[in-house]
Amino acid sequence: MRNFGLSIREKSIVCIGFMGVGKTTVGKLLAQKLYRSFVDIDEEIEKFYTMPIPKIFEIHGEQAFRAKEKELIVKYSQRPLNIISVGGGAFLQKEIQDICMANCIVLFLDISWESWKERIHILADNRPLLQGRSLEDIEMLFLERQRIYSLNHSKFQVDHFEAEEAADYLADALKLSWEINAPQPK
Ligand SMILES: Nc1ncnc2c1ncn2[C@@H]1O[C@H](COP(=O)(O)OP(=O)(O)OP(=O)(O)O)[C@@H](O)[C@H]1O
Ligand SMILES: O=C(O)C1=C[C@@H](O)[C@@H](O)[C@H](O)C1
Ligand SMILES: [Mg+2]
Repeated sequence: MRNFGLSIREKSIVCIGFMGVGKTTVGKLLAQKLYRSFVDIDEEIEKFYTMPIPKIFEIHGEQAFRAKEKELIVKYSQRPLNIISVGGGAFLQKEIQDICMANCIVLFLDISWESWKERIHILADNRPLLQGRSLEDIEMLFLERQRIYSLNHSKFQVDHFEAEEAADYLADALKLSWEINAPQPK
């Protein structure tokens, strides 16, 4: 599907950022506030394989997971008016970066390591890349990943916001930018 000619307010918004930053939680709320459909790529992959992500990694391997992740993002990123939360590792693939940057508004949800550490106990069970790693290793991964997320159209620091507050702020900021960029009547 080609989407040449989509205006900025029609483009889908892609939420990127480290696992656990809140892409799913905030993305879902943002979709409600903007009356858009919400797509969570991790959830779509789980539906396809009919099993949770750690099992997919265990049975099919990370490569198969990444291939399905790319296929789904290529499909959804070309559709208008969605809020799409992608997995924390999606931007490791250049093709995904390119297609999202070209077709969507890429929104980087950022968090400091200090704040992220507070969430680790609620994350580890369903994130295979956190399992069996020391806190130092995870911090290294966190810092490495900052580089891939630096490719974005807009960044929001979530540290001091509850999910609902973050979604409110983002919805207002997006609406304002759409108004500013709207074509003026002649
Ligand atoms: N702003 C926030 N403040 C506090 N807790 C939050 C916030 N946003 C999300 N959370 C909590 O952090 C956990 C992880 O959030 P979520 O699943 O949305 O992250 P994610 O970025 O989608 O992770 P992944 O990349 O692994 O899919 C959830 O338990 C969620 O309730
Ligand atoms: O950061 C990552 O590489 C991942 C993040 C999650 O969203 C899932 O996509 C999966 O656990 C891999
Ligand atoms: Mg998620």
